[in-house]
Formats: sequence, C-alpha cells, structure tokens
Amino acid sequence: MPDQPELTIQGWGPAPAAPDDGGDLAGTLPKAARKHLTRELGWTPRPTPPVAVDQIRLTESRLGEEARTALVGLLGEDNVRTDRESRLRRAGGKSYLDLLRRREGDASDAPDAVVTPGTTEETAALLAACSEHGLVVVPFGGGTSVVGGLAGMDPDDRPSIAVDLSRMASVQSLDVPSSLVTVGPGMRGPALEEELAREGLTFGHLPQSWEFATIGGYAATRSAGQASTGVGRFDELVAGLTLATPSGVLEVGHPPATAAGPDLLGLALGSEGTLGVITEVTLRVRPRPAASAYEGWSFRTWPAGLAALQRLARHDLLPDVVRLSDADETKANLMMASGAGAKALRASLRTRGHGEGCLLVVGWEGLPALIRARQREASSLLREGGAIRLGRRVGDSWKKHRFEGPYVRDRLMDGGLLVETLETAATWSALPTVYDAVRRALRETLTRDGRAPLVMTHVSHGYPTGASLYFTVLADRDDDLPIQQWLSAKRAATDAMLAAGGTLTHHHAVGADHRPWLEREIGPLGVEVLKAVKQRLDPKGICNPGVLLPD
Ligand SMILES: Cc1cc2nc3c(=O)[nH]c(=O)nc-3n(C[C@H](O)[C@H](O)[C@H](O)COP(=O)(O)OP(=O)(O)OC[C@H]3O[C@@H](n4cnc5c(N)ncnc54)[C@H](O)[C@@H]3O)c2cc1C
Repeated sequence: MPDQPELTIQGWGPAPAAPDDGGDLAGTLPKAARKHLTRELGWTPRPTPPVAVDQIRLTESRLGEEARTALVGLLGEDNVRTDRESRLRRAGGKSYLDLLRRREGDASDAPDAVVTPGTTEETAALLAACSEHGLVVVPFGGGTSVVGGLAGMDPDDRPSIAVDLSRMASVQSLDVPSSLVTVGPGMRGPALEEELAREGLTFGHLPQSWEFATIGGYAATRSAGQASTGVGRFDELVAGLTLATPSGVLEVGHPPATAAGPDLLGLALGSEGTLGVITEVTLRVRPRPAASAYEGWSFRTWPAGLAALQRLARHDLLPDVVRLSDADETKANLMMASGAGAKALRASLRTRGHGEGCLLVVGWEGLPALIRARQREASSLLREGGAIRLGRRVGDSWKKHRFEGPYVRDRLMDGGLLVETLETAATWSALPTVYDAVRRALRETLTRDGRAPLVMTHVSHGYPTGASLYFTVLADRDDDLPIQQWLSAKRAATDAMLAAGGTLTHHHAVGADHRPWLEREIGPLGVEVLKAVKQRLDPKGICNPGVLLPD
C-alpha cells in the first residue's frame, strides 16, 4: 500500500530489517549497562521472545458486504483491504501495553478493514458513508501512539475502519517568501525534511518517533520534538489545517495572524481523530540552521540543575535543546556509553565530586554569531549555578544516539523487563513536588519481593513558566500478570502527577489510556464543551470514539 517503510509489528524499526522474533540483549547493551541493570533491579535476563507473527490471533473482519461495496465504490478495490497483513499492521500503537499484547499474540484490537483515501474530498465522502453504514473510523498516521490512540474501542461495538493516510503523503505547496509549506497528513518527518532541504529550509520537529510518525499524527496529538524548546511545539508550527468531518470540511487557521473570533485551529489540534480526519496541514518552516553546537554539562544535584534551567528560562536564554537528567538517568546514560572516552569521563566526574551528578545536554542551532552570543550568556549562568562543562563530545554523542531508545526497549523486553515511559509538565514551583510524587508512586507500586524499579527522569522541554518531565521506568516484569502490573503503576503515577500539579500529558496526548483523568484536568464543563463540538461535527459518534473524551 504505502511506499514508505512499514513499522515492524511487535516492536520498533522498519519491518523487514528488524526481526520480529527477538534479538540479542548482549549485542545491544554494553557490559557495564547490563551489570548496572541486573544489580539495580535484581533482574536476571531471561529469554521472553515474542510469538511468531503468523501465530498472532486476529478475529474475522466484521465489515459487511453492503458497507464494503459502498467503500469500494468510493475508493476503489485496491484501497479497501480486509487481509490479515493490512489489519495486523494497523492494530494499536507502540506503547508497552500494545507491544506486550502483540508479543503475546493478541491482535483483538485490529481494525475490521483498512482504507486509504487519496484526497480531502474522498475522505469527506468516506466519513459520510461510514456514518451511514455505522462504521467506526480510526485515523491511522504512523501508528506510533503510546497512549492507546488507535485502540478503536467503541461502546456500541460497531465494526471499525482504520483510515490509513499514507496515500496523502506529499508536499502540496511551498510558499517560500511566507515560509509556509502545505503537506498531506501521511507524510513523515524525514521525507518532508528532505524536500525542504532542497530549498534550504527545515521544519525542525524531531520527536524520538520521527522515523515513522506523520505530520497529521503530530497535529492530532500536539506533539513535541527534541528541539521544541527552541523551534516550538508542533502545535506552534501549524499555521492552518483542513479537517474532514462527517458533517463537512473545516478549514481553520489564517496565517500570519487573525483576530476573527476564538481559534478553531486550537480545537482541531489535539483532537486525536475524534472530530474527523486531518487531510492537509500548513506548517511554518525556517531556513536550515547554518551551524549547531551541542554540549554536555554536569550539576552536583538535581535541584541545582533545575534552578539553573529556571534562571536560563527567566532570562530568555534557554537553548534550543535542553535535557537535564536526574542522577538515576545520568548513571544509566554513562553506563550505556562504552569505550575509553566514556570511562575517562566517569572517572573525571567522580574526581570532581560529580560522581552522583546530573547530566545536562544543551544544543543551539542557527546563525553562528547568534549561537556564540547565546552560548556565552547561557554558559556564564550555568557556571554560576554550579555546573561544570563537559564539552562537545558529550553533546554530539547524545545527538548521534538520540533515536536508539526504542530499539533498545525491544531488546530489554526480550530479556524479561517492563519498560515504559510517561511524561508531564508543571510550573517551576510545582516541578520538584511532581518529580518526587511520580517517582514515589512508581516505586511503591512496582517494588516486588524487595526489588525496586529503576525510575529515570529528565527535563525534556523548558518554558518561561515551567518544564516537562519525562520518566523512563524499568522493572522486573511480572510474567503472570504483566498488563495488570503496569496498569496499577500507571494509575498510581497519574493520580500522583495530577495531585501534585502536573498536567495529564505534555506531549503524548490523551488517547484511551489517559481519558479517565481528562475531566480532572479540564473540568466537567470543559468535557461538555468538547462533547458538544463533537456532537455537531460527528453526530453519530463514529470518529475514534474510544479516545480523549470520557464516556
Ligand atoms: C518510540 C516512541 C517515541 C516517541 N517519542 C515522542 C516524542 O519525542 N514526542 C512526541 O510528541 N511523541 C512521541 N511519541 C508518541 C507519538 O510518536 C506521537 O504521539 C505522534 O505524534 C503520533 O504520530 P503518528 O503519525 O504515529 O500518529 P498515530 O499513532 O497513527 O495516531 C495518533 C493519534 O492521532 C490520530 N490521528 C493520526 N493521524 C490523524 C489525522 N490525519 N487526522 C486525525 N487524527 C489523526 C489517531 O487516530 C490517534 O488517535 C513517541 C512514540 C514512540 C513509540
């Protein structure tokens, strides 16, 4: 169907290259990191490979003949699929729970059919037909949701259709003087960057999932990338979009700016497929950076690191990339780095009293003179805050390895570990409390037989008023009840996060997994407002009914 590489079914990576049948932990993790994990977690690596892909259970497609004929009439035979492979590849996303299910051979959440419209008009006609035939519609971008955004759950148990957007994956127009590009929702970051590079431009959105995630998916989830502190979150890059709904087509946004009433663009961004399908996105682009500088710093303690970032933020000096790791994450990162250079760095940090310190990676991009000026001012504040400079090698190494995490996750799962991430954001004043509360909740719920989990945290994005926190959790997996093990930890961590003043999600979105908490975040009236908008655009409730809005 698409000409972009497909994501492998039970893990991460391009389908043919990454084996679906497990891999070698020893070949993935340096010896020091393996030793560190086994010591910290009291875990003995044990082979727990996924079942063979042809053993994954899939129920019969429930797409009736009448509905199928209607869809084929609109889109053509080739663009309406009910074969096993097409359905399996669009079953759910890539959260730990999704992977557990797929690895155990369960694809009961697979859509009943996969359709690939080619234009906004076809998509609008498709939605009208699905409304008429009682089919639930789940827009499918890259399939990288980590919050159950593609679960396709429907209280009325209607057949569900994955609307795969891979046929709408090209640049439609480029307005260089206005720095605007309009693209199809199924386009992925690398393909768009390649096209923009020909004109000396970039859009600069780099989430860890960027190899597979799509422009429409970023808009639908309000994604944030690794350089979002400087470039802006994805929602800040969107200047306009087209949303095909069962009630018609909405075009929202009017660059460069407008005061024509409340911002309807803001309603479409983050709508997670509940209002319809985003079929076109207009993005702000910028010149490709002439230079970049990445470097590492170390703080003795986490509070010292947070205080220094807060000062940078107050003086409008936050670098484009900001990642402050706590002591647990710093230790693990240093163990992951192999070779003589890494050993020397560990020794030097110990000698300078930073043996249990916190690593900060910062990155600047843009014109060389501006980088130098920003770097100079930021460096002097960092030094005043007690940081020591580790130099460019640390920054460059982070940049080189920054997309490897999900590949390592697969191998850790093969070895019997629970591996998941969660994220939030809070004001600078609330951040320390949120950090403590989430870590405590995770440690309390995941400690088994006296063995505590490893909870590693970093600040991933900075703002004038606060920052985001990103937690990575590793624990010995409960092989009897792995799903329940994570669900109870997630529940406790989310409760703790909200009680301490954090947001439900800084960039992963709500999906099915977070929707029980949405009302706590936006209040009952807020939920009613969103439901009223949905009722107007999607009166039969066919658009991704299992996500975002609580029942
Ligand atoms: C390893 C890994 C790393 C990640 N790192 C990051 C990160 O750094 N930053 C970040 O923000 N997120 C990250 N994510 C989460 C995920 O990549 C983002 O949420 C991303 O925006 C999803 O894009 P997608 O194209 O894969 O969307 P999908 O997963 O296909 O869909 C996500 C949701 O959006 C809806 N949707 C998709 N396309 C459309 C459309 N055209 N119209 C309407 N609704 C649509 C879907 O129905 C679904 O509810 C990561 C995920 C993984 C697995």
